[in-house]
Amino acid sequence: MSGFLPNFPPVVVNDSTLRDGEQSPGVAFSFAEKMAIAAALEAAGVDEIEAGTPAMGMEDEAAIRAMVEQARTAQIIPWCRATRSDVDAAARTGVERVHLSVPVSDRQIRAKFGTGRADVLARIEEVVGYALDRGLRVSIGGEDASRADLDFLKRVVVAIEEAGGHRFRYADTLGVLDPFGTHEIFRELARETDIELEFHGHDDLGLATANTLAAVRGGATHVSVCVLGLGERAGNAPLEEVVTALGETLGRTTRIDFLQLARLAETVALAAGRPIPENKPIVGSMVFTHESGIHVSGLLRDAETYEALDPARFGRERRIMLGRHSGRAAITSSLRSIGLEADQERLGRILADVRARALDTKKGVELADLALIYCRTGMAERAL
Ligand SMILES: CC(=O)SCCNC(=O)CCNC(=O)[C@H](O)C(C)(C)COP(=O)(O)OP(=O)(O)OC[C@H]1O[C@@H](n2cnc3c(N)ncnc32)[C@H](O)[C@@H]1OP(=O)(O)O
Ligand SMILES: O=C(O)CCC(=O)C(=O)O
Repeated sequence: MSGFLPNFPPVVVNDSTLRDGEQSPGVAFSFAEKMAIAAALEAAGVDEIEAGTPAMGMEDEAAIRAMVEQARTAQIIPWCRATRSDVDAAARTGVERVHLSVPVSDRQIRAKFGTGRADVLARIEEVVGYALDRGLRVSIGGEDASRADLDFLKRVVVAIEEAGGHRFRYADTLGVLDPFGTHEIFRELARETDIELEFHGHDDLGLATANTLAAVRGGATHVSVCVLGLGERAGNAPLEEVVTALGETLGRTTRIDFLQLARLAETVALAAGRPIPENKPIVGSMVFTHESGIHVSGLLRDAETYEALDPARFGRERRIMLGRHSGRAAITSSLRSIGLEADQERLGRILADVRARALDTKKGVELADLALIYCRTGMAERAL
């Protein structure tokens, strides 16, 4: 599915950290945290901030209103059910745009509304009209679209367009799609309509990022993401992965400032009470750190031997960690970084000690420890 798509406009990033992200079990943002996250999202160049659910009450309305006042470049968009009362709550916040969600799979339509497909089409016409009359631009989300009948979805996008809505968000609510299917679905939907198409992917099968890329390759113009992949259950497609992979695999741009991603991730992790996993792509503390001897030996000659992403692009630095998989090149380079040299025979003993220490502590060996090991091997040499 990969292949560059040159000369396309930037993909529009809609971040849902403050809505689906906060729906992660146990996550709750205070007013101040919401404002800090919104500011960090805007500083990172996020185009659209899905700011919350006004129907949750006055506090949520107040936070969304404050974000509308704070925002300079990002669009603040509240998430609503397809009801007049939710549209009214959204309108009270002073937003210019609103996102209205309707279930589109037969299972969800039946369970939530006790009705069928015709009712969904009628609701779209009615509620889009109601929101337009209040001066709002309207996007429609198809909840559980990935378990809906594709022919019915085509009727949904036509109904949105005819009602005056400007976007359809396809939600893989349960995270059941694969990239091949996603690509085909978006090609079909894009043939059907001229309105904007957005993809909202969940990560239950670990495919949310891949599916988001496939949707863009198939014709999606907008991506719905959450910082660090926060979101219901296994979460959503992570913003930092999606925006980086869009460029790396499809040659597509966004307006995201990569240098801001680390700060954004830290702000969200702190507020969510969920530490950033060390190996989290792009923002994890260890993702630009190398230990294995063969890798380090290659990297020291040419960084691109084992580095697909230049850490400097993200304001990060490459790090060589000494450990159980180190080789002589890594030891030599680390010794030199602290002004020390060793001949081959001594290097062999230092390497053995480094490996033993890593196994003992189950950690990388720091330069201070390397200096001690160096001294010890020197004393052993003199004693011989
Ligand atoms: C896949 C997703 O992420 S969907 C978004 C999920 N987000 C949330 O749930 C936000 C947090 N939720 C809340 O605070 C509350 O659920 C509220 C304020 C939205 C509603 O609370 P309550 O009025 O107590 O309703 P409750 O939560 O029990 O049930 C949800 C109601 O919304 C209805 N509903 C669900 N989706 C939709 C929709 N897209 N359009 C219209 N109605 C809907 C349900 O059928 C149910 O209706 P009922 O009360 O007539 O049975
Ligand atoms: O309809 C939408 O906006 C999507 C809602 C959602 O979060 C989901 O279905 O996973």
